[in-house]
Amino acid sequence: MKDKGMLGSIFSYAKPCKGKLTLSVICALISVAGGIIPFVAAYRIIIMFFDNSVTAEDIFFWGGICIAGFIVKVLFHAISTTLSHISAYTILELMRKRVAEKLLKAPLGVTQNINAGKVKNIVVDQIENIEIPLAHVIPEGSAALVLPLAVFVYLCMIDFRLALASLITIPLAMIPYGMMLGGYNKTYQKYMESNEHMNNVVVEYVEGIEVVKAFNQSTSSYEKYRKAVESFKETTLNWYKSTWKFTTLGAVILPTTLLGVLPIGTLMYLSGATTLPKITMAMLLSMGLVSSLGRFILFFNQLKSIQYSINTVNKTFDIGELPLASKEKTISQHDIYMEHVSFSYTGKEDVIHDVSIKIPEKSFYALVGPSGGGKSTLARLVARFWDTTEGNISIGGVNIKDIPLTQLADEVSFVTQDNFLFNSSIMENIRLGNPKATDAEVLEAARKAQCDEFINKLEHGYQSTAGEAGDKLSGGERQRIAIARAILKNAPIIILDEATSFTDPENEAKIQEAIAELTKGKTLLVIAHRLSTIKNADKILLVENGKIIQSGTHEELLKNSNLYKDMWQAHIGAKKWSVNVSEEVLA
Ligand SMILES: Nc1ncnc2c1ncn2[C@@H]1O[C@H](COP(=O)(O)OP(=O)(O)OP(=O)(O)O)[C@@H](O)[C@H]1O
Repeated sequence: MKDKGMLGSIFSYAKPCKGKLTLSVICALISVAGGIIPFVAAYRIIIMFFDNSVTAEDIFFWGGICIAGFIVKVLFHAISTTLSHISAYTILELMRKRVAEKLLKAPLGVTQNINAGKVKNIVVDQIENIEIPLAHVIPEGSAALVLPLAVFVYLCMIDFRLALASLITIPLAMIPYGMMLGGYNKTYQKYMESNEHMNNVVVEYVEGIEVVKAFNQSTSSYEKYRKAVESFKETTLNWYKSTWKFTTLGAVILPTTLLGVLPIGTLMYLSGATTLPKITMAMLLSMGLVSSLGRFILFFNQLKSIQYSINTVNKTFDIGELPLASKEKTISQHDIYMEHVSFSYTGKEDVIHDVSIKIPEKSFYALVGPSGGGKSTLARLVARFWDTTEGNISIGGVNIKDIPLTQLADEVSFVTQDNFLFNSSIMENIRLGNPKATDAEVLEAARKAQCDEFINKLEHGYQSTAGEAGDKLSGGERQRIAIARAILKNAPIIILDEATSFTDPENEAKIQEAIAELTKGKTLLVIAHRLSTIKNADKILLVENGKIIQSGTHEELLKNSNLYKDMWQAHIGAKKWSVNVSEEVLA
């Protein structure tokens, strides 16, 4: 996605708040007008003092005008900032919702590859960072631009020559400011990238602290952390060093309006071309003029940070969407048919080559083969984690691209070894399988998935949060919770990415029982790592280098495939070894 300009990026999200933002700017301008009224009143009083015609009534009258102007200024400023804050939070909400929508519509495979630390940094921190500038820049920035203009016009009305004299130092001050802004975009980009890198390294360090400690890597990973922090300091400091001379010079020159007003005003007064009240007012107003100009330069910086954040959000989540069907399809049976399927992750090299398989409804098929052969990829294509590069996949004769994602999710349960548990109660974690399920149905699913016993041992039973229970649950127990979820979901097609690690005999037996319950009467596709679990499959597909090189029952493959025979022998050997070790430990 192409980067948008400063205002374009802001307005791309500001559309729903257009009315409120416009009103906020109008109120800010009324507030500016209110802020000028005390100056007008002061001018009147000064004139009367110089004329020696001032009375108590005049003082009260113009004093009242001063107070009225002040009230208008404060009141409209409050309305303006309230409206701008409402708009800012609405825009933030919109940006966060768009990210969530994007993640939902993107291919699941792509979202799984997105760095969680980076997403958190953008969705929470970067978007939050733009609240303050967004809430203040639009109303106050426009006021900071209009106020000097209004002051200048009023000064012209008093005496245009003095008004022009008050501008003398402004072009001089703009020279250093202009030099400061040279290369601003690049430097700002570098600063934000360095900031982002530091954020990512901090998140990575905290998330990976277990591994860092376990592998005694603290020094080397601290090195990365230290470098990121130091690099951020260097970038910030270098930026400061390259600009401080210009900002200081600009800030020194800008307020020196008196250098123009005072000598020119004095000469004009001596030659009778102006009056003392006018010079006094010109001196007062010219100082007000530069202070708001200075504020406008500050706002420029904040506008840039908004632009950067919005463009980062847009770019990070420019991850492509799956073309989505919206109309539900009638799926009357659940054969899975892969027709000449090829797939590439990168768009260059295919990892799946022209695979055609038919998995009849309610049959049990297994994918086995060497690591990296393409088993998981094939299974995930059925759940539409990605779209195939070539060929089609259909369920019950309907191309999965024509099935809305929500309907496809109801048709296919994908159970992996690392199903995520949310930090809510175990009951709610299982209920995710079917949000409408009653407590009794959840308990029934948990019982079928062999979870009941260990859940009841937790301090708060089914009400224990996954966070509390997380440390107490073994990998096998977590997988059984995932199976309970899938039992509750009751999808007609089950894809099971079988666990490799939970091999203690007791756990394995329980997982097998849970799987047997889950898969009763379903179309089942298992990615098998332990061949004993798929011995009874209707058909075993041997996958190597992205192709199905052989297929058959366990017995057929033992007879016809050397690769399968070797894998089986290795598996039996490993199993014996594991049993022997267990027996030794028990003895
Ligand atoms: N997200 C991804 N992006 C890019 N390449 C990937 C991705 N996932 C897998 N691959 C590559 O695709 C090929 C097939 O991987 P896949 O995970 O499907 O194999 P597998 O047979 O399931 O392996 P394993 O038994 O080790 O899980 C491998 O070369 C792998 O490196």
